[in-house]
Amino acid sequence: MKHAFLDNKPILLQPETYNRIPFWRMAARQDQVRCPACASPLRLIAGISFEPYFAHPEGVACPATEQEDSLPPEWQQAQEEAAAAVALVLEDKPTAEDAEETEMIGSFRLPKKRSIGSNAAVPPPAPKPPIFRKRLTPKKSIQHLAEQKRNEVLHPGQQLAVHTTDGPLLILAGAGSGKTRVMTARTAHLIQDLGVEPKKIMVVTFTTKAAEEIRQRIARQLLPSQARELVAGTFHSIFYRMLLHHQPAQWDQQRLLKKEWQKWRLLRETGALLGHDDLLSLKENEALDAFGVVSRWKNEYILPHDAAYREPVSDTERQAQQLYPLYEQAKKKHNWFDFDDMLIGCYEMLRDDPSLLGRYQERITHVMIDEFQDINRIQYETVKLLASPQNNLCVIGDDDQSIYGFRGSDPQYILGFTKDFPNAQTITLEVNYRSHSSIVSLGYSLIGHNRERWEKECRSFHREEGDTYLFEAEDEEEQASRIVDEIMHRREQGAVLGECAILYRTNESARPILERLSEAGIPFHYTQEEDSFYQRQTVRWTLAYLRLALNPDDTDSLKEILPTLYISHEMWNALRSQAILEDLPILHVLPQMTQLKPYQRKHLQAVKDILASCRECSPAQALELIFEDGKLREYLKKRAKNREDGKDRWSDELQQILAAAKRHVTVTDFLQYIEQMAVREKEWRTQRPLPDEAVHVLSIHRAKGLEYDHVFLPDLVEGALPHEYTLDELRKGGSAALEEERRLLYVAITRARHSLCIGIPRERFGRKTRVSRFVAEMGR
Ligand SMILES: Nc1ncnc2c1ncn2[C@@H]1O[C@H](COP(=O)(O)OP(=O)(O)OP(=O)(O)O)[C@@H](O)[C@H]1O
Repeated sequence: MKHAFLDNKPILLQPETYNRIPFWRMAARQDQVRCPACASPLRLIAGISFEPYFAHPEGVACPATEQEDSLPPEWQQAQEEAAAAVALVLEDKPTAEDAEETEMIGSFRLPKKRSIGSNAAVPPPAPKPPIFRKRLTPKKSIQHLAEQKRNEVLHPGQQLAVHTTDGPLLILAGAGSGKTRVMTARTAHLIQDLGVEPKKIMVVTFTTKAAEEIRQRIARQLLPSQARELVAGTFHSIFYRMLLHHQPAQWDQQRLLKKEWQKWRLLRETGALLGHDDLLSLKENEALDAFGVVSRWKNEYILPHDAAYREPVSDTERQAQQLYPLYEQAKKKHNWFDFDDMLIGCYEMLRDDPSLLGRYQERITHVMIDEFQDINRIQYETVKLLASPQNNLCVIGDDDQSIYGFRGSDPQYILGFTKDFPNAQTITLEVNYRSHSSIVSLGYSLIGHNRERWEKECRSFHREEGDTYLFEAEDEEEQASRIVDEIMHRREQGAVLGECAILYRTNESARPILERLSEAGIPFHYTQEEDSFYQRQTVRWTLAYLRLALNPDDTDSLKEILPTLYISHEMWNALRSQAILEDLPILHVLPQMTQLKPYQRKHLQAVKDILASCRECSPAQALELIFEDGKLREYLKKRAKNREDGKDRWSDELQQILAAAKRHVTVTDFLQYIEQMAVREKEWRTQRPLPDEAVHVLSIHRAKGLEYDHVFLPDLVEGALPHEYTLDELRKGGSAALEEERRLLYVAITRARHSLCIGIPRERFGRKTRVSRFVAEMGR
């Protein structure tokens, strides 16, 4: 239904009022939106592809619901009243006086119509209302395949790739063109038709999962024993098996440094940094960034003495130059190794032992490498050793999907393969079998803007257009609600949850989405890549302030915020004793402490008063008071300057928590909500077995090689995609990172089979956004 009552006034859903949806949604959550016929609370369902509507909660039978087409007279009247009210409100622009109006909250004066407040009913003076939804039409349309073939038949290009088995072969394949299918069919052809023993075939895949998939397909087509004998896996797994076989003592898994922080700890604990004052004063984050550079160099086979002669392009590189030799020595001395050492170790083992290399070259007669665009130098050099002299080396890749530049991979290897192997044959696979045609067109319209690429003639196997939507939301919270409503709507229409994926560029985008999925009771798969949002220090402090506002006796919360009040542990003990003696809440004893300096006393008195006023505020207003008047923002700013990573994360975190708070009316509600979320988050992190039928929430990097019927891409705004650091590089004149971001979006788009929804929040982290430049590049 399109109409409802809010505070006994009729409201109507029609395009002119769509910009009220966030507010009406919030009112609906608080049961303020009611059915004009039966007066029961209504939910607001506002997704992407369909017109929004109000619905009765499950189990509520209202006879009027089914009669929308032939409205009873009282409904007719309600509808007319609603339309009139809408027209009135639309003309009713806020006056300058209204904008100035303020209200007293405790002893604090706040603007009455501050957008953070509960008074959000006043239409924001936004210059242009958000686009509720529009179809995104690709800039360039690609051709369909003239004649549709049956699903199981290999396309002529694919057939050729399967049957070309001698000598070097480059298969340049666009997204969704059947690379996995070709690799499986080619392996089966080698074994079944050409009689090659499975153990002589090496298939390198990008993930263990992909290797397993190929093994399973081979097991289905041939025999399970043959599948087991295949040398299949990722570079790391294959090379590590070789190292363990020949040098077991050196490569004991117990000695593997898995995480970057372990590397830093090794250096500090072994005293390797002694005498290097510069490095000793490094902050942990700086050290971890420097290790990132070291890892990239190792993947490019740049050893410490070579690295020392490089002209550093940044402070991080300079720190990496200093750190690298010390790290290598410490590792060697204490018998540790890292993932990059596995690659270098295997390469050097083969290079330095011609007889061992000869045995491998005899044993492995055919090498196949998937995702060749993401290969790095050390992997490539090792593969060249193994494949020679026969060079039955088949590499498959798509230069447009190279997204691991930060790990040392370089699309130049795929672009330069035919130079390294002048007798190589090249086959291009240009038909996309995965996605409906408009999705393929959007992808190609976008990627065509990259300069460093192999031009391809792409076509689509499917004639169907597919659904491609762009939608604008007020902020990231509203964006998440729209996506989740859309998923629920599609499930009602028969979509399978496991075929829906939400792909994000950075972890920050996941939080509101996971919360909305949890609230809606929709199962999901999420691989946690970072610590929980609500466990981060900034967020914990903020929540502790709110808890303390509700309960001045909450000593745990007070203890938590002590550093932000510049109170030492000794002072804390004195405080506690005084509070016990005077039988007062500790918070009230705070400003009376004799040890305090006058300015400290003044500040603590202010904090105490602010917290008292917070009880009367909405959570968003309370947070504003704590951040500004309570000086939490000032403290965090100073702290970041003095000791933290220097990145602006704390500020984004404050904005995120503010965005989450806006959805609640009272501080109590908000804190209860967060408690619930913390419990649910624990459940979703530990849930085993994972539900079969669940929405996938994952980063674009992780989605590589996967496919889903319905793909949602939130946060297509400048700073998110393309990422902020890319824009920094662009400002300095480099465009390589921007090209990689474009490839990343291309990968994301081409995961979708039938539908693609792109979200643009008008505000993110409390700041106005700009639509990603990529949107205009791909469509209109
Ligand atoms: N000849 C074909 N006929 C019909 N469908 C095909 C054909 N070849 C591949 N497909 C289907 O197209 C989809 C994409 O195939 P596949 O995953 O092998 O592509 P890919 O090239 O590895 O994709 P990407 O690089 O984008 O991850 C799969 O669903 C696959 O079953």
